[in-house]
Amino acid sequence: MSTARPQQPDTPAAASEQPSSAPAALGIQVEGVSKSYRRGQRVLSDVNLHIRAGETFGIIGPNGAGKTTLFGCMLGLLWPDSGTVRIAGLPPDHLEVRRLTGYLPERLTFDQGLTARQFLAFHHSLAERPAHERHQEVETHLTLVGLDKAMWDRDTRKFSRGMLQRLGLAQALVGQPRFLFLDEPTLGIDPEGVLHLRTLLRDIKSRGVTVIINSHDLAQLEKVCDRVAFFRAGRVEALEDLGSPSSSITRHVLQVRWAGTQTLAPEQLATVAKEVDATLLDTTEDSLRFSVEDDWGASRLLRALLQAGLPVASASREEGRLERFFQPNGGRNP
Ligand SMILES: Nc1ncnc2c1ncn2[C@@H]1O[C@H](COP(=O)(O)OP(=O)(O)OP(=O)(O)O)[C@@H](O)[C@H]1O
Repeated sequence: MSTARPQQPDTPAAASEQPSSAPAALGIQVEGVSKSYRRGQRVLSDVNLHIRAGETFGIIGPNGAGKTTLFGCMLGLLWPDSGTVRIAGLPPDHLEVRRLTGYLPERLTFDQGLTARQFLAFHHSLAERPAHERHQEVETHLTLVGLDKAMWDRDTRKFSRGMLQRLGLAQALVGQPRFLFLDEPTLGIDPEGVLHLRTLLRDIKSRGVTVIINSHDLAQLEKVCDRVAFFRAGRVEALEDLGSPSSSITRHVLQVRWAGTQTLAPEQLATVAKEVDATLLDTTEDSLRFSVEDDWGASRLLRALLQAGLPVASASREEGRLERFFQPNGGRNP
C-alpha cells in the first residue's frame, strides 16, 4: 500500500472508546465506500460488502481494480471519501479493532537488522501479548509458518523472499487475531510453502478466524475461500459463494474427447446436453467442452452422450473455475 491514511480529526477517537470486547461475530461491514486519490479519478465506487465472521473471503480482480485500496480502507490505513467500514461493529482504526486484526502486507520491510526471533518478539510486544509467554509464543509461530529453525537467529536482511513471507505471516498471526488480512500471501513462496499455507489457513479457519485474502493466485483462492468478490474498476462486479451449487462460476467445466474421427453435429450435442442440464461451451477438432453442475451432472452427461452414439474416450474436469471471471463474459451463462 503506497498511500498513508491522512489525519482525520473527526474520525472516532480510537483511544477514547474502550469496550471490553468487540463482537467479532459481526464480521466486517463495508457500506457505500468510495475513494479517489485525485479529483475525478474514482478508485472505489460505492463498494458494499459483508464479510461474515469466520469465513475465508477472497478479493480478486485485474491490476488497478482497487483491491489494495479497499484493503487499506478496511484496515483503517486509508480513509474513504464516503461510506463506512465496521469491523466487529467498530471503526477500523479503533484500538480494539487493531488488537483483533493481523495484517500481512504485500511488501514487507525488514531493514532493521533484527533476527527472525527478535522481529517476532517485537511484534508480540506490540500486540500486547503477555511478556511471560513471549519466548514460547514466538517459537510456536515460527514453527507454525514453517520457517526453518536454523534461520530463527539469523539476520532477516539475508532472508529469501519466501522466508520473509513466512516471517511476515508469523508477524500477522502472533497477536492471535480474530480478523486476518493477507495481501498476496503466496508471493515468492515455493510450492511446498504454498501447500503449508493452505493447511495453515484451514487450521486458522477452524479456530473461527475471519480471513480476507487479496490475491492474483486464483488456484489458491479457489481452494481456500468460502466466497470471493470479483472487483473491476472499483466496483464489486460479482460475489460468488464457492460452496453453492447454484453459483454459475462454481459449475464445472468438463472436457470430453472421443475415439475415432466421427462426432455428432454441434446442434445435436447441444440438445443432448440440454436434456441433462448441461451446456455445450465449445467444440474443437478433438474435444468438446461442457458446463455441468457437479460430478453427478458430469456422469449424467457422459451417459447421455454415449446413448446418443458419441464414442467417448475420456473426460476430465478443468481446474481454474475462478479464471472464468476474467473471460470476456465474466464466466456467466457459459
Ligand atoms: N497512492 C496513490 N496515489 C494515486 N493513485 C493511486 C495510489 N495508489 C493506488 N492508486 C491508483 O488507484 C488505482 C487502484 O490501485 P490499487 O493498488 O488499489 O489496485 P489493485 O487492484 O490492488 O491493483 P494490483 O492488482 O495491481 O495490486 C490504480 O489506478 C492506481 O494507480
